[in-house]
Amino acid sequence: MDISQAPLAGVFVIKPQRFEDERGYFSEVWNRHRFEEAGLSIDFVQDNQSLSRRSGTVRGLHYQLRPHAQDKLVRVVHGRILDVAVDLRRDSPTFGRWFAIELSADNQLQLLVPKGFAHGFVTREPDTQVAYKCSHTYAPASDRAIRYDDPAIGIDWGLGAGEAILSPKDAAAPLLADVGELF
Ligand SMILES: Cc1cn([C@H]2C[C@H](O)[C@@H](COP(=O)(O)OP(=O)(O)O[C@H]3O[C@H](C)C(=O)[C@H](O)[C@H]3O)O2)c(=O)[nH]c1=O
Repeated sequence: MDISQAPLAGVFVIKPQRFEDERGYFSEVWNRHRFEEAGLSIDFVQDNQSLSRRSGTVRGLHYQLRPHAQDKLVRVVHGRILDVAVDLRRDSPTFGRWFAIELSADNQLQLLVPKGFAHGFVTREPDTQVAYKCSHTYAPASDRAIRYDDPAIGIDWGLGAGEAILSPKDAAAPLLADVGELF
């Protein structure tokens, strides 16, 4: 399992080892000891999985307020996404900066999105299933969203105007400048 720092401090890209044979493959998709060897001691307490039937589905940008903030370890079980992390730590030198990477069932890559970051993705294939571990359980009263297409953040989702398939919550999300509670 290879764990490497992304350009945004605190964000990591993980590539598990895949053992192929005539039956198919075996892969450890998470290993606490390997994470601890890389200096990442995270106590994951909840596993999530979502299915997005159409390509161009955007889920995000989401985060939970402290003390319910979540580290997330994201991977794609089927299909392909552009996965995005946005630094929401007001005291961070990279506040408002984003990092995006394509995760797919084929490339096996994973993204570690730490507390203090918003997370979102856009699907690049139909029937894309995303699985991710969270270091805090769901806290609906602390669940927050920011507009995925906020020009002040400027994420390149690879979508034309109006192409994104959004939940009503995400369609109504505020701009970063209008959000009071961050980290
Ligand atoms: C997140 C969550 C949701 N739910 C319920 C609440 C709603 O009734 C339903 C759908 O929730 P939502 O529309 O917020 O799901 P997504 O739009 O996929 O949200 C996720 O998308 C982005 C990519 C994230 O990083 C977050 O983990 C999460 O916010 O599941 C739960 O019961 N537990 C949970 O942990």
